[in-house]
Amino acid sequence: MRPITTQTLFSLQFSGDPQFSPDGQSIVYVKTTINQEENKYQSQICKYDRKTGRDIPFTQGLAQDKLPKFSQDGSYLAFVSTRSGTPQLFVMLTDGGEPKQLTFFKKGVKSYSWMPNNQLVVAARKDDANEKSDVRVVNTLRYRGNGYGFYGDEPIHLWLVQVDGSGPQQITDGNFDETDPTVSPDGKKIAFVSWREENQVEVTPSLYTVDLDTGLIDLTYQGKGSVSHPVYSPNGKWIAFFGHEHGEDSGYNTELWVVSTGSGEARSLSRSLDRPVGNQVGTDARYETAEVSPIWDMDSQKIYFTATHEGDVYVYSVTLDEKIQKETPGDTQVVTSFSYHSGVIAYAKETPASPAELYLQQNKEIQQITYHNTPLFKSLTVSVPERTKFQARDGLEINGWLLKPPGFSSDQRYPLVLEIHGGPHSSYGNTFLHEFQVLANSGYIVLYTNPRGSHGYGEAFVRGSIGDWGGKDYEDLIDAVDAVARLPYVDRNNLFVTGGSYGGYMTNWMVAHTHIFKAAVTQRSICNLHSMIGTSDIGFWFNVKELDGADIWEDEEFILSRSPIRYANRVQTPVKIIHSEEDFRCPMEQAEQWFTALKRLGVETELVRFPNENHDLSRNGQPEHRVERLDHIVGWFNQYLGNKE
Ligand SMILES: CSCC[C@H](NC=O)C(=O)N[C@@H](CC(C)C)C(=O)N[C@@H](Cc1ccccc1)C(=O)O
Repeated sequence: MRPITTQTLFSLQFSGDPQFSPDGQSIVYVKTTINQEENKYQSQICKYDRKTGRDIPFTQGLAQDKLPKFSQDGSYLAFVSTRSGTPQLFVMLTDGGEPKQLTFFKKGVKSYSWMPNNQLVVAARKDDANEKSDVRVVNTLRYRGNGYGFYGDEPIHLWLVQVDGSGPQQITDGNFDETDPTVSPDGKKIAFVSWREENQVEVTPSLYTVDLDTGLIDLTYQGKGSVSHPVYSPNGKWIAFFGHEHGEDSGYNTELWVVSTGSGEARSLSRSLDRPVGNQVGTDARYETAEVSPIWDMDSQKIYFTATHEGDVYVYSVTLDEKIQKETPGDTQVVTSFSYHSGVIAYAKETPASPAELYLQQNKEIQQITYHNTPLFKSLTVSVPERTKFQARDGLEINGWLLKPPGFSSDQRYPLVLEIHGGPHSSYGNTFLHEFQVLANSGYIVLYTNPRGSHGYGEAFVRGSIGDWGGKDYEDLIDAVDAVARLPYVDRNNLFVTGGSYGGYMTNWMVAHTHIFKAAVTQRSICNLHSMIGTSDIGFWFNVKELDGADIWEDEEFILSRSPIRYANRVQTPVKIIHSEEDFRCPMEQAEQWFTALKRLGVETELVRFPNENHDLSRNGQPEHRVERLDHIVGWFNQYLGNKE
């Protein structure tokens, strides 16, 4: 058996986005691997035949092939591929053969949907007419996004494309993005998500429908918060979508909604679940190629969706009269994507011991159908986490996990690393975490928890950090460390801490408020909530919402009082700062401020700058950079391990 190391990353494989063929007999899915020599990811579409059990590669997989979708008559398979440079729409016969490129948008295709008559509707940004100079003239508040870069002058619109390659024909226009197209069963209407207003300070999109005969656009559902992933019911009477009614705010449960295409009446079907739809569980061992939309049963009475519950993600179903059922049994699972066909669910599932593999569920029987990681994992010392619960000082129950080194013995004492997740509205859970396995395999116990502010424990819990960053969220984490440090096998003189993004904010806050940690690594972090309002792509709305409305003109003092930079002169813990130079979410200036302050104050610190990387370095950065990042984390902790009191 071999330990899991930073280099293990190169051998991980990620499967997802299963799609049934219209006859239900085969399933196509996307498999992503890492090409170490070329330092890049490669995604390939594979096909699993349910009769023979054969699993074969269906596209080359030299670039990134993703979003496979069968035409409604099953004769074509469309997918998006970067094989010509940018993500463009391709189509091929389902019997095989050469794929044909259908779109040539400079900035590529965002999403698409089949129409009944073998046409497709595509959401794509028009080629920028004003790209004459490399000088950028900015007129809008939302002009850049982390991981995307600068949006340019042209918004995203909808286009019709034919399988024979003719088109594209533009069907919506105006100075706003229009995305997520869904086609009515008769092919006459397309519903889509858009924010058709000038105000860009708070964007609360709505659902619109364009009539393809007249070109007229109707407002179908006036959004009051978030609206996304609309899908027509097979009988055309409803559109299901994900949304909430709380403005632009990630600190609420997004729910499954339906709107009647006749009356316009809209209601949430999943409110009683009190859980957010979709997968809110983070990991560094996932390669996301698709977003999961609601899926209708053929009778138009039931909808399938995923939701996050206390660190697990299950498939659920809900009827139009709001009867909710958990469909995938057991616990310790994170369903990342799924497809449904006549009583059968195909789903991609992560567990604490493996990245995602595909499963089929029929009549309550579950069959694993891919084993891409199995040979590798049989030869590795994988540690399986134990679920734990803590009581915070005010009595609130906090969930967590302990990942112990392979070969753990309760007679020994182990150093402990506290890992803090970002968001704050995301979650840790029952998934495979490469960084944590590397630490456990290096001899550390890893403690990870879901303090208040985390998703998956109800809306009251997720709102527990609003207006209180560095308050009770900090106490929850300290209370968890306190409880674990009392265990006889934990070496309380060797406690370490790390986290990314909001987890990096909290790492900075911790070293400024306690001296219990031997060393810290702060990643993609925030130290100044005041300057971030103007420098992050989302700071102008996100920070204001998270601090419960506090803004720079009236509440400067409060904002700075919740910013670690104010307390930098209390820091004694050695801090390594890891940051990506193209991080538009938590901008590089945040790391620079923190580094400069700590250096001036004589604190042991080091700044590691990753060029050509954004906020998502740990999840989808260049593979070699990801390995280097992990080496820096383990190396920093090892350097301070044991030697100083
Ligand atoms: C675009 S709306 C959601 C913003 C999101 N917050 C979720 O609660 C977010 O980006 N938060 C940052 C911190 C903030 C900018 C100060 C963050 O902590 N991100 C985390 C978690 C995350 C991961 C993937 C997608 C969204 C959030 C991180 O980057 O690890």
